[in-house]
Amino acid sequence: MTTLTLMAPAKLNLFLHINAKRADGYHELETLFTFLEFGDELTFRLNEQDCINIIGDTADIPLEDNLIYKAIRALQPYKQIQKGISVTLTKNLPMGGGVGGGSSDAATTLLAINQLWQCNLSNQKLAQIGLKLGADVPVFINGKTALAQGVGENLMPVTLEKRWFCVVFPNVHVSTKKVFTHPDLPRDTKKLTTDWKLSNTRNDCETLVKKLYPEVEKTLGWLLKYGPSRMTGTGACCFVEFDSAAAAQRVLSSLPSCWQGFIAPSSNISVAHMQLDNWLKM
Ligand SMILES: C[C@@](CO)(OP(=O)(O)O)[C@H](O)COP(=O)(O)OP(=O)(O)OC[C@H]1O[C@@H](n2ccc(N)nc2=O)[C@H](O)[C@@H]1O
Ligand SMILES: Nc1ncnc2c1ncn2[C@@H]1O[C@H](COP(=O)(O)OP(=O)(O)O)[C@@H](O)[C@H]1O
Repeated sequence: MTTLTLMAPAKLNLFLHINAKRADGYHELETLFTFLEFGDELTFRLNEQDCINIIGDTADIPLEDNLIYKAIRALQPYKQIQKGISVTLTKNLPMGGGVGGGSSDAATTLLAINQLWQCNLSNQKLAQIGLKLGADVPVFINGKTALAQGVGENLMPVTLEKRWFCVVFPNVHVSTKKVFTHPDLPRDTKKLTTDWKLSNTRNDCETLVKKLYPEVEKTLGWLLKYGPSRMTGTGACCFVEFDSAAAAQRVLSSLPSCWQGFIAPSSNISVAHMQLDNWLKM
């Protein structure tokens, strides 16, 4: 088989605690990742020219900077066949929005190319390769709702009830680096004990990001009318959760036109993994 289409799903950080700053500048985190059944779509085709190209919604990201390209290049040493890869990208996730679109694109690419180039690498090895592309790549390779520790590489699977989320993108791009290097970021939240509850948690980046980006504060304030709202990752996307699609849709329907949003159910297993399993059975 020479063609494979997979989703690169969004993630949400249902909470994000910052425990410490490491000597290398990175931060020790505790965060609960879940996946949404909504994301970018990538189609991978083997080509005879043995070249790499990406078409579609690549915005203005130079080819060499695209995480999809970096992921393909990272698997070149392991390829077992002399064929190139053509990728078509449909981008549905806001870039730099805290829903992990870039990392998810990279992870989906590693999973797909591993099959198409017959690299035969384990997911553990793909996660190791992926971590060099971004801190969130391993959780997408692992593909299970998880409590993450470290910089996101220590993953403990967690099963959560299916919920519907309304995710709003306030149309501001938050720089992850700017947040993590800011002197006002709290960095000393105590590590969780085993009996953690969602209600005892928060996003440690939220207060700072609200101050730096007032549009995020406005979005969270607006969402609060509908339920407890929170920011994902280092922002800028914010979310509110419901039991039903109809309740999430009601929020989306009244969204001010200056913001974009989407609704989606959560999923304990990444859609990319379910699609890959089906493809392998074909
Ligand atoms: C904190 C999270 C939570 O999901 O935020 P979002 O990016 O999703 O918003 C991620 O782990 C982010 O992952 P990612 O966006 O891949 O970050 P990277 O490219 O690896 O790092 C960007 C920069 O953020 C800082 N950084 C990132 C992760 C971390 N645990 N500690 C850090 O200090 C570093 O300064 C680094 O140079
Ligand atoms: N295929 C890609 N999709 C999205 N962003 C990409 C991609 N390749 C490189 N990037 C870069 O990675 C940065 C972070 O992307 P993203 O994962 O969407 O952010 P976040 O982790 O905040 O959700 C973007 O600002 C963009 O410059």
